[in-house]
Amino acid sequence: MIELENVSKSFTLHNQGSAVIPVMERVNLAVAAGECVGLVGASGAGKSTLMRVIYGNYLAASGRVMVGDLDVAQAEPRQIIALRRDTLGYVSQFLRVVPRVAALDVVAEPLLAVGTPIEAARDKAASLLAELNIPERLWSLSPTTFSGGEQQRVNIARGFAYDYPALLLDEPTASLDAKNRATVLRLIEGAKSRGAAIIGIFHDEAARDQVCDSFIDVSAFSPQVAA
Ligand SMILES: Nc1ncnc2c1ncn2[C@@H]1O[C@H](COP(=O)(O)OP(=O)(O)OP(=O)(O)O)[C@@H](O)[C@H]1O
Repeated sequence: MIELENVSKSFTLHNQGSAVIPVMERVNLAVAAGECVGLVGASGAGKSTLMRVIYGNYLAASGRVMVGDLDVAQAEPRQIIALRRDTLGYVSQFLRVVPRVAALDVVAEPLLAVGTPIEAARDKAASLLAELNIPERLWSLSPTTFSGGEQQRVNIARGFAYDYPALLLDEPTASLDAKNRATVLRLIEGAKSRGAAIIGIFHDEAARDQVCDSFIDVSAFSPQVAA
């Protein structure tokens, strides 16, 4: 479902004399439906960068970044938008909060985007918010004023509202209490068993061992090692 072939990424620092900083070279990885692969490696190794390359936020310098039958490295913006709507979900560490949109609608939005009727979308959103222990009195409020942990749980609910065939999870259990952490791990297991291909970054080793089927050490692709 997700397949990277010889992917390289470097950053060009335009404000520093166009210095080119290579981050990773010749990344190869494959994630099948129903499988969860954990990205590991030292801080700064490029785990988040690799995720952003797959999501199409950063452009790969070379190589193929296949998600389903789309090569993200070659795709046009409209294809990336369709991919993010229909195929590839991304739970980042922080919720990008839109002022004045109620938490319930923030969570329901990915379902509405694929044509789910509004009542069904809101029902699913409500059940996820309840499962993640967001008090019902908050559902009609914008998450702008929510605590960090509440915002993270709204973000997770949003990421799991629609059954994406592929999911990127960046630290989905960071700063959650034991009960919510268990819920998130259950959601991940559920997504795997319905066939989602998942790539995750987990600093929480116990969580990582529970849900990941294999690991990729991103440090192995750093240019110094590969050279
Ligand atoms: N937008 C950017 N411009 C320039 N350099 C960047 C950019 N984003 C990341 N980098 C560099 O790429 C390298 C990899 O960063 P990245 O955030 O992917 O590491 P990470 O493995 O996710 O680290 P951590 O575990 O600390 O979150 C770092 O050296 C970082 O400074």
